[in-house]
Amino acid sequence: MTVNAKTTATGGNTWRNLPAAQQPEYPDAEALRDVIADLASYPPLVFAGECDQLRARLASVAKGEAFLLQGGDCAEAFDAVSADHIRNKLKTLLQMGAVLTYAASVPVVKVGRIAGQYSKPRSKPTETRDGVTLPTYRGDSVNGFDFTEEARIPDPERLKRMYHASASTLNLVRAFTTGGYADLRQVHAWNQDFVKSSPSGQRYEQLAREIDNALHFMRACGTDPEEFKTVEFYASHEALLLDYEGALTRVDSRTGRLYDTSGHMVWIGERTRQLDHAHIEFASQIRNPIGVKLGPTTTAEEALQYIERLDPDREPGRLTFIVRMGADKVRDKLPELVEKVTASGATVAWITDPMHGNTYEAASGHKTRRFDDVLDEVKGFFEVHKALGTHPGGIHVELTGDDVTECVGGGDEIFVDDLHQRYETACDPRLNRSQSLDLAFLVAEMYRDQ
Ligand SMILES: O=C[C@H](O)[C@H](O)COP(=O)(O)O
Ligand SMILES: C=C(OP(=O)(O)O)C(=O)O
Repeated sequence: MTVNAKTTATGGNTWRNLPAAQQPEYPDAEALRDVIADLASYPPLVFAGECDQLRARLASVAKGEAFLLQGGDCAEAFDAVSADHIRNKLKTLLQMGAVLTYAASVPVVKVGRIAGQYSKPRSKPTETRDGVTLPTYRGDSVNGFDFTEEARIPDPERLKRMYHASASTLNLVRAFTTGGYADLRQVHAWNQDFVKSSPSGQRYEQLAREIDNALHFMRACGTDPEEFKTVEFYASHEALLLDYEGALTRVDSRTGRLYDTSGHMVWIGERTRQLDHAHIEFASQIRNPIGVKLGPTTTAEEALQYIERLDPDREPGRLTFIVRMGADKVRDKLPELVEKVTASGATVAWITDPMHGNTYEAASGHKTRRFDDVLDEVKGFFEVHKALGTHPGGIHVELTGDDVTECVGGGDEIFVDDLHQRYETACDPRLNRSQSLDLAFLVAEMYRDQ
């Protein structure tokens, strides 16, 4: 892997002269240039070979031989880079993964929205409170969450903090997933706790018992594979800030190809997926597995163009469509996209993001989501694929391992009046630990029905 700023520049710069939506307006261009130069000299956060490995895993998802679980914070925050937060999030994802693996009877590819999810596209450039209007908060990588003029000024130094926060997070994630914490028996024991100790968990007693029996059976047969002791886990985030992503893009010395070494997988969001803009061009230049969010206005022709631009070699695993239509639209809008893409001969992975199309503002002013809408969108997604004979490849969820009160509903029900209790997200509402496990068990049941 070459970490030379000059080498990074060659071949991968075609996006630089194109319009890019949602970029911060830094007051000091020189300060930004200095930061980018520093970042370009920093070591890569991930290795190209790991990105290739994830692409191979996602190829299995695209072919219907694996399921993708992608989840984590809406917006990571610098002050949440702590062992507790990271461990709780990881623990939740591992628990979800164990349930889904058993029910789906296929490998579950585990990818966090983690170690880089610090930047947020926003609907409005400004926010007004009590007659005061300030630039909107765009994630810790851009400006501060506090509602003060000073905090809201975009500061390029934050890009370096993002790099360091991502590096520490990734370091701990690697330690947790390979150092014994992720042992399947341990993860299953946590699930048993959830089933025993929470009212919502009790509904899944049967499934948990089956998993337990399967583990006992394997142990009785003398099977204790190494694979049970560690977990393959990948990091992903939205490739939003092109200055940062460009600075972390490096030439892979093995192949001479460009990789964005800020994360294993990056995705292009709903607000930046314009075909003639910089984000899609940037994504077309790198070899990482790429996700593209598809909202309800996406046309089949656009979907085909994404394939043309991002997956010209029709390589399974290269492109994942992350569908976020909304529970009320997915059944109407998705079939045409899946039909036309399938008819084109491309093998993409289809996964559902049941969060972003289902946000609304509660009377208290909190942005929230109903657990039932989230579940209904997943159901709609599965129904569409079942009707078309295609593979519902996975789920992409905003979640946390903490007991927050941001989304309403779930087995351990959160009511609208509870929202204020632990509303901790810096941007969009996340499923809490219990709601996330609930969702995993319900998706597992859906998958079995499928
Ligand atoms: O996470 C997604 C977007 O950043 C978020 O939904 C935008 O939220 P906003 O409409 O409050 O700007
Ligand atoms: C901004 C996001 O989603 P979308 O682009 O789908 O709105 C996100 O996933 O953080």
